[in-house]
Amino acid sequence: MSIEVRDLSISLATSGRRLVEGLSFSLAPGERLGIIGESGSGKSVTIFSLLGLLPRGLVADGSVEISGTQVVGARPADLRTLRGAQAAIVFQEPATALDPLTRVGDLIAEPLARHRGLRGGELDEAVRAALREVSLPDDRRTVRSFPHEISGGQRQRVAIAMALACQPRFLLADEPTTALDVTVQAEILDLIRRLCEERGMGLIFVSHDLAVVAGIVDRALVMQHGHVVEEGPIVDLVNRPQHPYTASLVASARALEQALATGELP
Ligand SMILES: Nc1ncnc2c1ncn2[C@@H]1O[C@H](COP(=O)(O)OP(=O)(O)OP(=O)(O)O)[C@@H](O)[C@H]1O
Repeated sequence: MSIEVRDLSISLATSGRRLVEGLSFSLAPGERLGIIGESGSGKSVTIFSLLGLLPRGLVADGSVEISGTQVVGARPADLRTLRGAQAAIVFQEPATALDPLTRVGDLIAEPLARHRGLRGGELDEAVRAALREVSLPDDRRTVRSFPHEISGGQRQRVAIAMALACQPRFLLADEPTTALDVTVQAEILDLIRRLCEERGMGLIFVSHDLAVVAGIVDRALVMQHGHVVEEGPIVDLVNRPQHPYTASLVASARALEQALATGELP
């Protein structure tokens, strides 16, 4: 029951240009892995490829096994079984993941009905429990709201509730806090951390922000131009970076921290 990635490459179908090359890692149940790198380093396409969600025009090669199922080249029906139940994904901008014309209660009800076969009163109770689990009010007002009627942080909570509805073993989070303001970011990080601990759920957390990743994962991969340049326990990466690119990420995170502490921001 793990995620095993071996020699994964992602290329443009037309030109064959490689966006990600030779990526290998494994993730055991309950482990929390970060993927750090600047914009364009290939973090998002990597996470999409893990669930067979690459946009048209991009192709994956190599091997991605989630709990024993091969994702690369899998049939759409097999991928549907895998998504939600084995691994679920939360995106950067919750608004794009939530259908704007569907009320919050119905958004959360959909995966619960589809995967767990719940109906009627049982389904209503499961929706309320899912809202409570992500610390949203389980009242009629929340259930009947449309996504645009709630805040960005609340939308991300709804997206997390949907992702967790089928009790996945792994949560894949692609910059889930980048679009939120700082206080809300911290709340969503706390929520993800708590849910992983309570459920023993594995996590892959993608971010360009080393400080954010350091607060939530045990281990990280550092990506630059589609390659992993360094990997290891997060404490080692922060305290003893080996690669110059990792060192530059640590230095800029420390500089920002210091500027915030001394109030020396422009
Ligand atoms: N659908 C696509 N078609 C063509 N190129 C793409 C596509 N999606 C991503 N790319 C390219 O692949 C590379 C990696 O992009 P990716 O979005 O994975 O980077 P990232 O590290 O997640 O950056 P960001 O933090 O900005 O999302 C970039 O050069 C990007 O332009």
